[in-house]
Amino acid sequence: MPAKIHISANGEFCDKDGNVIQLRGVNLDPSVKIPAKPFLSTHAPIADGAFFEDADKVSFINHPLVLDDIEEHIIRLKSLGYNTIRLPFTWESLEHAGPGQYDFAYMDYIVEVLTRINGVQHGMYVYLDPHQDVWSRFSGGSGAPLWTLYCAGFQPANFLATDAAILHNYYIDPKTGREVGKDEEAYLKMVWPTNYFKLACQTMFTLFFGGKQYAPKCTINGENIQDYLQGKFNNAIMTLYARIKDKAPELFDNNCIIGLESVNEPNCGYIGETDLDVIPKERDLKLGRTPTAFQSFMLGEGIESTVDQYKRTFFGFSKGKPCTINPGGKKAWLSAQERDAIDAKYNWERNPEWKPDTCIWKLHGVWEIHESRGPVLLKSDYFSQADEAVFINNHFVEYYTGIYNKFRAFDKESFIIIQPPVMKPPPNLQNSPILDDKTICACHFYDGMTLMYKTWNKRIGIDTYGLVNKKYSNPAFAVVLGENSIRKCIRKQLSEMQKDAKSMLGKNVPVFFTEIGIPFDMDDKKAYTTNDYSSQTAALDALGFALEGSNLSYTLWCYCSINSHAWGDNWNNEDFSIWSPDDKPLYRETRSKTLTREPSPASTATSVSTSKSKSSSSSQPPSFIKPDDDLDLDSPSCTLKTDLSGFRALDAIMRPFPMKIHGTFEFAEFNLSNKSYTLKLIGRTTPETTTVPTCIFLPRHHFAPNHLSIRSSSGRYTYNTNYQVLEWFHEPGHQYIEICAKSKSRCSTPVSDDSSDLSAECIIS
Ligand SMILES: CC(C)CCC[C@@H](C)[C@H]1CC[C@H]2[C@@H]3CC=C4C[C@@H](O[C@@H]5O[C@H](CO)[C@@H](O)[C@H](O)[C@H]5O)CC[C@]4(C)[C@H]3CC[C@]12C
Repeated sequence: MPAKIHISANGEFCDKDGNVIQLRGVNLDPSVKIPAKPFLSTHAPIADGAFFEDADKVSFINHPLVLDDIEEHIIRLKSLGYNTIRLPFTWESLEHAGPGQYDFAYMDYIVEVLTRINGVQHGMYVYLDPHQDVWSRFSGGSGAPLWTLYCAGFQPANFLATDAAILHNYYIDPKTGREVGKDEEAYLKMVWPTNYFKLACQTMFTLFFGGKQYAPKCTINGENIQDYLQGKFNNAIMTLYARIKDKAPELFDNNCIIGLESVNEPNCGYIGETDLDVIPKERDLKLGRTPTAFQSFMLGEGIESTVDQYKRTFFGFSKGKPCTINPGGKKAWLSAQERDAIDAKYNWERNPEWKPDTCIWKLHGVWEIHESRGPVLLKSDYFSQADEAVFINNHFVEYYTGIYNKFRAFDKESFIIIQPPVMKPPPNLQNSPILDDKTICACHFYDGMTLMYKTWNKRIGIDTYGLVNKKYSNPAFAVVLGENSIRKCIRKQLSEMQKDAKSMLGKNVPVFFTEIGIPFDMDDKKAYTTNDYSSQTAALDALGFALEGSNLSYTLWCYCSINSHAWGDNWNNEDFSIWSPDDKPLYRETRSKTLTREPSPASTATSVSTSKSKSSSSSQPPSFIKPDDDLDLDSPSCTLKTDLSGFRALDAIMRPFPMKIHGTFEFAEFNLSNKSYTLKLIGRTTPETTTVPTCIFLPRHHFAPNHLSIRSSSGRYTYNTNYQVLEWFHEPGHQYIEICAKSKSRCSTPVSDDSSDLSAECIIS
C-alpha cells in the first residue's frame, strides 16, 4: 500500500518522516468527456434530434477505461515511474437524466475502476477532478448535463444557427463520417476554446458564478440559478465521493484516494467585460467567427449580424474578412411551448418575470429591441463592476467556499485542491477559514505557441504566462528567441506560477501542475507515418526540464486509452495522449532497431565493479547493484512488470526523478542529449542520516545498469535494477550526485562548487 502523503512546512509533498516526495503521473483519461453508450465522440455527426433528445439516456460506463484493461494501463504508467492519477469525471456522467437523478451504475463503475487501480502492485495515488471544458458537450466542450442549458432557458439545438457555440460534431458529414469545410469554413485547430467567448458558455459561467448579481430575475423553484446550479453540481460531486467512501472505504484507508480538486478551469463568463460592444483588447485568443457580446445577444435572438473573423497567421491572430451570420429564423432561447414542456419534465417553476423566447440579458435591461431603432445596447458596462481579481476573490471564492465546506464536513483528512482560472493566480486566502493545512493549489500550463500552432518552434517562443497576465507593456516583449532561451523561459514561467500561487496562499501550500502537456499531432501528423517524434520529444523535454528545475509535481494531460492517429483523443480533434494503441507497431519498429540499448532487467544483476572511490566517509564500498527485489519504499512508482509499448516521444516522457529526498531539494536536471542526470540537495542532519537514502527513479530506458557512471559529493549507493531505483545514502549539508549513461567522459555537466570535497565515485561497467 502506498505511504500516506503529508505536507511539509515549506509546502512540499513529503512522507511521514519529512522526506520530500514527488507526485508524477497523468490525467486518465479524456474519454470521460464523451458518452460510451452510445459512443458519442465529438466526431459523431448530429444527424437527427437524438443527440439532444436522448441526452438523458446516455451512459459513460467504460469511460475512462474498460475494467478488464485497467491492469495493463496501470502497469504501463508505472513503467514510467508514475505514482499518481488525476481522474477526471464530468457532471454529465453523474446526473444526465435530470436534476437529482443520479446514475448510480456509473458511480459504482467508478468505485470498481478505483478498486482495480488500487489492486495493481502498490496501487496509485488518485485524486478526482470534476472536469469541464467550455461548460458542456452541448456548448462545444464537456462537463455539464444538457438540462443545465435548458435551465438557463437555452435551446441548444439552435446554437449552430445562432453561433452561440461551435461544435466539432457539426463539421462531420453524416454520410462519409469525414470532416467537411475548407479554410475559414473548416473546424480550425484549437478553435474549441473560443467557445469561452460565445453566448452559450459565457452566459452559463456568468450565471453559475454571478447569477445572483447579474441575473436576479433568473430564479428556479425559488432559488437564483447561481445557487441552483452550484447546489446541484456540488451535490453530484459529493454523492459520488460519498458513494466511493461508503462502498470502498479501503481506498481511503490504503491512501489510494488522496483528494478532490475544485472545478476544472473555472471561467468568469462576461464578468469583468468593460464594453459589450467591442471585442476586449486583452483577449489573447481570437480565432474563427468572433462576435462581440452584443452581437452574440442579437444572434441569439435570431437577428442577423456581421461579425469579425480571425485567422491564425505566423504573427498570431489577424482579422480576415468579416462574416455575416443569419440565424434563419432560429433563436438560441427556448420558445414558450418548448420551455413549458421542459419545465414540466424537470419540475421547474420559474420567476414569472422570466419570459420565454427571450435573451436573459435583454430581460435584465442590458439591451433592447427598439421599435424604430432596432437592437440597442443600453448598458455596455453591465458586467464591468468586477475585474478579474474581483471575480477570483469574490465570485470564485463564493463557489469554492461551497464545495470546500461540503467536502470538509465529510472528509477532514484528504486534500482539497483549489484550481483558480487557467493561468491565473489563486485568490488571496491567507488567514481565511477555507484555507487549511491539507489544501493544495492546482496550476495548468500550456505553451501558447506549441498549443496553437501544433509544432515545436525552436526559434521563436512566447512567455505565455507573462502574456496572459499582462506582464508586458507590448506583447512583442514576450517573445524569446532560440531553443535554449525558450526552454529557460518555460522553466521561469512555471517557477513564477508557483511563486505567485504561494504569495496568495502561503508558502506552506504545495503547488501541483494538475495539467501540462503538448499536442502530439504536430507538423500535420507527420510522425504517424515517419515515426519521427523529434518535435514532440523536444517540446516534452522542455516541459520536463522546466518541471524538474523546481521539483514540481505534475499530472500530464493526458493518457487516452482510445486514442487513434485518425481522431486523436476522440474529442474536438485534440491529440494530447502520451500513449496510443496506434503507436504500438511504431514502438516495435524502434525497438528492433535499437534493441541493444535497453537490456532486460534479468540481465542486469551481473558483473559489477567499482572504480577509484575517493575518500568517502562511508566504510561501505561505494556502490553495488542490489541483487534482490526488496525495496524499502512504499511508492506506487515501484514496479517489477513493465511495458513501454505504445508510448510516444518516450525519450522525453521517461525521466529520472527524486522519488524521495532525504533533505531539501536544490536543483535537478536531466540532460536528454548526453543522458546525464544531476541532483543537488541539502542533506538532513538526523541521527538516521546515513541509513535513510535519497531514492532516485533511474529508468533503464536511458541508464543501462551495466553501463553507468555515478559521481557524488558523498555517500554510497545501491541500484535496484528491477525496480529501477537508485538509493543514495549521503551526508548532511549541500550534496550533489551526477549520474551518467554510457561512458564517464560524456558526463561533463558542471557540478556544485563544493565538488572537491567528500567525493565518492563509482563506475559500473
Ligand atoms: C503567439 C500565440 C498564438 C499566443 C497564444 C496566446 C493565447 C491564444 C493562448 C495563451 C494561453 C492559452 C490557453 C492556455 C490553457 C488553456 C486550457 C486548455 O484546456 C485544458 O487543456 C486540454 C488540452 O487543450 C483540454 O483537453 C483539457 O480538457 C483542458 O482542461 C484549453 C486551451 C487554453 C484555454 C489555452 C487557449 C489559448 C491561450 C489563451
